Amino acid sequence: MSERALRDAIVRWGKSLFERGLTAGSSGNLSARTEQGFIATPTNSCLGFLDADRLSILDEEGKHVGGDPPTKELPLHFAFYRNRPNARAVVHLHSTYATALSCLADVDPADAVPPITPYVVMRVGKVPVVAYTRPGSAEVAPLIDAVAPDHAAVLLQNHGPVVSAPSLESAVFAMEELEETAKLVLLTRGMKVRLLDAGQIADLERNSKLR
Ligand SMILES: O=C(CO)COP(=O)(O)O
Ligand SMILES: [Zn+2]
Repeated sequence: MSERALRDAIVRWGKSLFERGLTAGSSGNLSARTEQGFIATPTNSCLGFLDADRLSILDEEGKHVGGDPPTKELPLHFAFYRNRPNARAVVHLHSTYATALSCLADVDPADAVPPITPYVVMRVGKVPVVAYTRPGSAEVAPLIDAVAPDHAAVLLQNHGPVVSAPSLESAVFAMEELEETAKLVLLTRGMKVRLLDAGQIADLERNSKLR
């Protein structure tokens, strides 16, 4: 995808996510890999009103080389790119249900999203909870380094979800799946829920073409 097309895609997806209430105010940020480096949403920008010509441009080393000052969550985004060679986009939101899950004291920090439907297994996989750090703090980087080689998505404790994927579109789709699953998990909390069993999960993982 050309840099121009990627800029336009970031604006379109940002608007779509914001208008559907998936992140509020100036919360959340998007980034994507380009041939020369990265494009990211500017800090304190509203995802619903991005300007394609003012998006932040970073070189391969993450140095700000154009556009408005970048999201303060670059250490978070770059930790995914560093650990996942196939990652070409990172999406971070404060979506309500995934964030609610990130606040619960009794979720399994190694596996916060139970496999209740096939699509969360296919698109998202196991989601660990990463210990709380201040938004924008570089202290998140070693925590992501510890989990990102094996996980494309995480919940930042008491903060919100982060998803990486091989394209911006697939990162957004995975984020939407994560949010919808978190909603189902919370809707069915306290009920007797039938999870997918190990055989069903292995079958989904084997049939990676479904992804
Ligand atoms: O979600 C956010 C912080 O975690 C938003 O930060 P930015 O406005 O710097 O992108
Ligand atoms: Zn945030």
